[in-house]
Amino acid sequence: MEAFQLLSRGGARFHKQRFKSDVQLFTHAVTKPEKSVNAPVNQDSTLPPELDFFKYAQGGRAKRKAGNTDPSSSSAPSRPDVRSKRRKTNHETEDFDGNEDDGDDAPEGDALRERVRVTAKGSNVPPPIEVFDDLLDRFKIPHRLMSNLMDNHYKYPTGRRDLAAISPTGTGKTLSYLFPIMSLLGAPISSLKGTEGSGVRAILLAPTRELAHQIYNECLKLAVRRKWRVVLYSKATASTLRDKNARDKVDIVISTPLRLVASIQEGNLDLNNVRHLVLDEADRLLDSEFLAQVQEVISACTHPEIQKAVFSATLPAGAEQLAMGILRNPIRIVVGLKDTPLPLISQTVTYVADDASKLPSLLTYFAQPYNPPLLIFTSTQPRATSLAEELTLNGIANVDCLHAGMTKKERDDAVSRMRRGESWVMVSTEVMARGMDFKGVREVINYDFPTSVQSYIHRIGRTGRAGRDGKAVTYFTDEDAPYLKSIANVLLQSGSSVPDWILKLPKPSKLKKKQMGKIKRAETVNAARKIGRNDAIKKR
Ligand SMILES: Nc1ncnc2c1ncn2[C@@H]1O[C@H](COP(=O)(O)OP(=O)(O)OP(=O)(O)O)[C@@H](O)[C@H]1O
Repeated sequence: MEAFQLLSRGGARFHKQRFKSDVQLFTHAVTKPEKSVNAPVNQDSTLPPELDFFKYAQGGRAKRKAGNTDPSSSSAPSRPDVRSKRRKTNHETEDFDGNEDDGDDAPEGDALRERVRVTAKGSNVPPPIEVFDDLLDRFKIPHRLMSNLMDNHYKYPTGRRDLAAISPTGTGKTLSYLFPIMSLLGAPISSLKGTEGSGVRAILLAPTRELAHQIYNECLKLAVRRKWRVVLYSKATASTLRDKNARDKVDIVISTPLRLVASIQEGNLDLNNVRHLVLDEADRLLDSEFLAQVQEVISACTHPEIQKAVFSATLPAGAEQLAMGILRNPIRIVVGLKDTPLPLISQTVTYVADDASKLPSLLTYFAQPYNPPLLIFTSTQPRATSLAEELTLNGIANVDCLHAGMTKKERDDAVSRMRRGESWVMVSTEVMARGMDFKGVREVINYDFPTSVQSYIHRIGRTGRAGRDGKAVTYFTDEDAPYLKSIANVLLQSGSSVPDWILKLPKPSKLKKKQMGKIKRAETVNAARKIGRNDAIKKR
């Protein structure tokens, strides 16, 4: 999973004379490793085919420089290549002779980035790495953290600069910030005896509770074997952390913005020791609904060495401008093409005339063999509930529903059922569109047309994750037709075919695009249904 590796390398090129002491540190790290890691370090440098996200994109539309048209050049590196890279790395570190590094690595780094379709911008962008061995050579990664990574079968790796990372859905952005943060924190605060100040050292922000919970679970996987104190911020944990003694033992807080802001305003949480701040799903967190809260969190993080990073699969120009205002001298990394889904997801659009015709179309679909689990997106909470009821009443098995109007317990239960594989069909709203990682989702159906191009990209990105294939179907009615062209462009960019007549449609104006999410739809998906709701609920 080279994308992770490319997001991983922090720090700038060294001026070896000026930073002699640092150079010695690195030399030491190479010649005398801290401790050997229990778990096997990745010996097999070949990228597994299922994690080669762009394997289907070899003939795609990504811009490629002349002279690199051989499709095989986008395949995984062969072992001899990696060996020579490793030798070079060792040679470089052995060669700390006081000469200024003239950037020998740059052409090789450029070639690697080009091969895996990553673009990086910013001053002194460090060269990418290919294998975990390189990571061990360059940084003192705590051996327990490395073992935890291996235990979770993360074979391929994912430093310190502000970062804007844009990488398609399902490519492992979570690990690409968790791992470096935990590595840089080094050890739980409880074992650092005051050397790292007191108070929370990392804040990870996500737009939904479900996503915050998922990030928390990922973080716990890396936290085993050490007494890391990772807190999923909630009413209950906020109350516990009113006590400063309890607060000072916390390493990492994962939260939605509002919950955190409430505690900051009450004076029950100080963030002046925060060294790492991540905005996951940054464009969502920087939109008008969250912006003021996020800004309040950022201004509470007053540590001079704070490292900030924004991550998302989409970063429209407005959000990117806001992000760049927040970040200091950032590196900007784009994996693949910005705002473009992975070619692993095969996308189609289906004409359904009007709203009333959608349900019969969906039931026809369910009359054929289908591949559960699948996710269906509707535009509103009542429509999600109503569609789940209709499907149940029509005999579809294991239908579930999740939206923000449900209680916390109901939502948690629905996510758990989905994770356990008990839900075959999950009907949901935008709340599930971003970040949620249910590995096995084979298909996404946009029952209601997405509210924006970004919403489309995130919704369909619930399938085709971690290198798996996926399928996305989008229903459109006459009312949705003016917005079809925007979605068609995304299909085209990511290699799905689009009928000619759609391509000939006029481009919607900016004003029209804004209206995309505002189409009024009936509260229920079957106006004829007056009875039977309770039966449906009972059946579920
Ligand atoms: N190095 C790795 N090797 C194998 N699997 C990985 C690796 N890193 C992450 N994954 C898996 O890939 C899946 C997707 O990861 P993640 O949820 O972080 O994607 P994402 O890029 O944040 O997607 P989204 O944009 O939808 O939030 C997860 O199931 C995760 O466990």
